[in-house]
Amino acid sequence: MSGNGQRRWGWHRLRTTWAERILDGIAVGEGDLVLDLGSGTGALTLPLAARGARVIAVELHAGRARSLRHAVAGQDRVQVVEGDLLETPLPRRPFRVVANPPYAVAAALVRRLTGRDSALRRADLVVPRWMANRYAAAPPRGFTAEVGAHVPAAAFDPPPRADSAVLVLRRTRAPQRRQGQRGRQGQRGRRGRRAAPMRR
Ligand SMILES: C[S@@+](CC[C@H](N)C(=O)[O-])C[C@H]1O[C@@H](n2cnc3c(N)ncnc32)[C@H](O)[C@@H]1O
Repeated sequence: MSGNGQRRWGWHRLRTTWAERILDGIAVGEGDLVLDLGSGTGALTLPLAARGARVIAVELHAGRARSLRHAVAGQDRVQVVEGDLLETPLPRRPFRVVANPPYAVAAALVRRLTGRDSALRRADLVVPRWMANRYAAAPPRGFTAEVGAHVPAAAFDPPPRADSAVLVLRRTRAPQRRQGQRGRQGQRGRRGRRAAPMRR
């Protein structure tokens, strides 16, 4: 489990219209392998699947994972994993991420996704606007970073204090060969700079 044990389960769900609007802007293709990390009850997972993506949804909250599993019952292109997005093994083959993750672990998530062992091709992450600006000014090594769609506080229920934006990360060079990924991944993702505390 990530964090210090004092987990707070409050959340800011994306409103359906905003989830659709974000997806309209990022061209997810039929058959793309897409991870929705911190999927909640599926604000992004469900429209991603409806657009033909193969989705792996990762959610730590047991009730939300159960609810999403129920919502996608019978859809074989969606897999729901109840687990920690900083520890669940990443796919070995190239993948995309489309997610509205918890802001408290967004920086750690970016480090993990752009780390040596990751086969991430592209990520579209809803993050605080200031954070998207910061990555755009200094992209992670091997990636470009740009600020995509503006996502106002009103796009969420309940609305957070500050506006958000879609951070778009695109790989600029081929991923490194991955060996023995499973055992080491959680540790690797946690090394490096300490995440600045972030709250919505
Ligand atoms: C901001 S909410 C977004 C939910 C959904 N994606 C949406 O847009 O409505 C973040 C979600 O991440 C989940 N979460 C928090 N910490 C997590 C972790 N370490 N691993 C996986 N999910 C986590 C929360 O339970 C919550 O459902």
